[in-house]
Amino acid sequence: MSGIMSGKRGLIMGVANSNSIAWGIAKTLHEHGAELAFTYQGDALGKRVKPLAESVGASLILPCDVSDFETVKSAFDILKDEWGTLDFVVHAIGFSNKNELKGRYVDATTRENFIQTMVISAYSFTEVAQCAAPLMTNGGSLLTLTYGGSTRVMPNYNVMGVAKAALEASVRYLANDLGPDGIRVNAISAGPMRTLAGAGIGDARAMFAHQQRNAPLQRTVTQEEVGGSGLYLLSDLSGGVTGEIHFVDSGYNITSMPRPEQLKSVDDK
Ligand SMILES: NC(=O)c1ccc[n+]([C@@H]2O[C@H](COP(=O)([O-])OP(=O)(O)OC[C@H]3O[C@@H](n4cnc5c(N)ncnc54)[C@H](O)[C@@H]3O)[C@@H](O)[C@H]2O)c1
Repeated sequence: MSGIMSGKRGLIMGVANSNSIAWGIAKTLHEHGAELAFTYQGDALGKRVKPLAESVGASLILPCDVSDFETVKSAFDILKDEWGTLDFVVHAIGFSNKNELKGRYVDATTRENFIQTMVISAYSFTEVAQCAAPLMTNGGSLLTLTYGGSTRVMPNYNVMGVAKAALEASVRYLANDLGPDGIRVNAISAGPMRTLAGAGIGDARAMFAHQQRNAPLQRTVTQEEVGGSGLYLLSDLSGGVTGEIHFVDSGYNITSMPRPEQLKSVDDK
């Protein structure tokens, strides 16, 4: 393809299987010449991640559970020893107890899961930035994944919406702190996609169908489309862009009410 990522090395965090958003971005980066390393969460997922990573020529495939900072640190220590420098990181990591991703936020949310969700889904990006920035001696690009439930209420998204709001605020603070070092920090806000994490949200099918009926493009987005936007934000094409929340959601975020034909079908009932 373009070779626009030739000579660039980056870490992909958050592949669970071939449906993962991180995998869509990784494939696109590989096609455009990037050299990739991967992390995986635990041995069970490692068995799925290793063959995928090897298929795009990766040799550094490292365990990392962001709920334990030592494992984050040791993954970056290995990258430092093996590569010395780093050009980009994709952070596509989120977790919450799925029992709390249904029903009313006010009832469902426990202190324990609120903290765990925040640490894994929001704070981990800050720790990743702390570890990655010293390796980005020629500048770099950090990318995370968020969802529109951060700023607008989505039924059942609950504490994940609160964590995504914190993640998006982190993007802005990190962008401002790391900008003087030539390190850019952005997020892709993806529309609903059929992944392991996506399936954990209550009524995920209804969210999917609502997007298909009411987004301007009248469909959900593909892994390739998120991959293309990832390529843009991680490459020099977006050299002047930082602190941005970039929607890849078929335009759903600009709408304020369902299409009239959808309302009509409700009226008819
Ligand atoms: N699927 C969607 O509809 C959608 C939409 C917008 C944003 N996102 C976000 O995209 C990101 C990737 O999710 P996905 O949809 O590709 O699902 P996925 O299940 O394929 O990926 C989620 C990843 O998070 C990792 N993870 C969870 N806890 C971890 C921990 N403690 N340490 C290390 N890794 C951990 C999992 O191993 C997995 O690889 C998430 O941040 C998610 O919130 C998803």
